[in-house]
Amino acid sequence: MVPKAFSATGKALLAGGYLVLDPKYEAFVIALSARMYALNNVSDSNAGNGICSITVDSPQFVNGSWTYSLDLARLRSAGLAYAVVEKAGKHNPFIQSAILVTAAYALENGALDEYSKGKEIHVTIFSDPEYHSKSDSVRKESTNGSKEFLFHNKEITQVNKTGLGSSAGLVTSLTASLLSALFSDFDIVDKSLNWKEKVHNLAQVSHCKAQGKIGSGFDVASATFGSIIYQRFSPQLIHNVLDAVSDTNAKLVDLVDNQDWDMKHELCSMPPGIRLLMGDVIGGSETPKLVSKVQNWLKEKPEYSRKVWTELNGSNMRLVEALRKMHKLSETDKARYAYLLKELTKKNGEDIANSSDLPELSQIGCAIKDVRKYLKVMTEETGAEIEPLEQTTLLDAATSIKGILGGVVPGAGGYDAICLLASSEAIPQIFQETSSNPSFSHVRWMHLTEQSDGLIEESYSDFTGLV
Ligand SMILES: Nc1ncnc2c1ncn2[C@@H]1O[C@H](COP(=O)(O)OP(=O)(O)O)[C@@H](O)[C@H]1O
Ligand SMILES: C[C@@](O)(CCOP(=O)(O)OP(=O)(O)O)CC(=O)O
Repeated sequence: MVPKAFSATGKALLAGGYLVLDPKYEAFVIALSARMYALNNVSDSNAGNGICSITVDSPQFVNGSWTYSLDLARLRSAGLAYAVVEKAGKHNPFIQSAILVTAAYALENGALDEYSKGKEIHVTIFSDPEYHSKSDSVRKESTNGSKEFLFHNKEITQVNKTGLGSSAGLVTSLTASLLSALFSDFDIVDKSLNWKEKVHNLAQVSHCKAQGKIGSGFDVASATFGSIIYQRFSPQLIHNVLDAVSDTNAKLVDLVDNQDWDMKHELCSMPPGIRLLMGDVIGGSETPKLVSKVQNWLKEKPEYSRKVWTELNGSNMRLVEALRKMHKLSETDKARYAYLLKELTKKNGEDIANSSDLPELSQIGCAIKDVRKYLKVMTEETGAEIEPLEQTTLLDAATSIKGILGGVVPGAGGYDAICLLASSEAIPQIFQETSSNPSFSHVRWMHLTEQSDGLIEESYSDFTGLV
């Protein structure tokens, strides 16, 4: 087998936090250039007959190696309820469930037979620097200089995360890497073979199994499909995914291959010349607590909360529509588009929202203002710190800088990040201005660009010197 490398993207949920948990609403998720890589290799093994051995190495972290020996007879009889054990008793729930779910799928499809007769799959994981805090780490680059990673002197669970969705990227790239080692026809470019959908479906089941619950799945969808308008799968399917976690292998295959997931993942990207600027804010808050506060509010005030959500959803959709219109204009009227981009570098978000002579831009600015207005209502109503005062002050300060259209708290909100829409041309001037502005002293701009594709195949030779 020729070794292969796959990568999946990190994410920022620009619009649709919380609402996306309900299949009624759509969300806009941007795939980011922080990628998680999974390189595969197959070697001879001394494992006994009927045992399939899979090792995953994550060399950027101390103790980053996990080996699982799968007893195929037990996996066949118990399905996903089979408890696969790591050789040294080490835990990595995301790696473990991606291996179990993918192996169960392969076993049912007859793709594991060869591996029970003395072959071992080896996967090496790498993650781009922006996923984790940089403290106490050493940089190393590949021989050709095209890849550069941070090597930490701590275990993966001890390194601070930046909130880009490392587990979704890991599960998605690892699933692709394992499938590619197991199925000779694995191909994510030839759409007719549906492999990307299969990776997505398996990764959703694995992620859900590892977390012990099901989120909206927007992170796995974006890690696979890229920057998208996402609408989660139907409530019935949510139950099927939950069942699959402890079901037979045949049901897993049926769920992955035959059922209609009835979800939306429509490609949607930023208009050219407008960039998403992510700021990592020193601090942090836990998403699960915020989610449960919002759920309590939905129960306590069903009618009022629906009204707020209808308004918030309307604002989210106006933002998506305004960005789409700009995209279209960039193709149909290049002169007007260039003029708008020039104006954006000269004006701040507050002025733009009030500029009747720049309706294309002011629609974006006004939609962002409205999104924030309703997120603020949710913050006050639920007591969850979705857009807390500190973030309001920061976002207002950002909106008064030339070149910035506006910004929001991404995903579930909280204190940990801000997401701005800015003119690409104005970025150097924005960096300069914010570096001397005390309002931004605790903001670290992340070096990220938007990605249209999520899961892609990488060139294996780009990792020479690192594997
Ligand atoms: N590079 C990696 N190597 C090994 N495991 C990883 C890596 N990145 C993430 N993980 C797994 O994912 C977990 C983090 O997942 P989670 O807490 O959901 O954070 P996130 O919000 O970044 O997805 C880690 O504890 C580890 O189990
Ligand atoms: C509340 C949510 O709708 C969005 C959370 O988005 P974040 O990007 O904040 O999430 P984490 O990566 O889990 O920290 C929950 C969901 O959609 O699952």
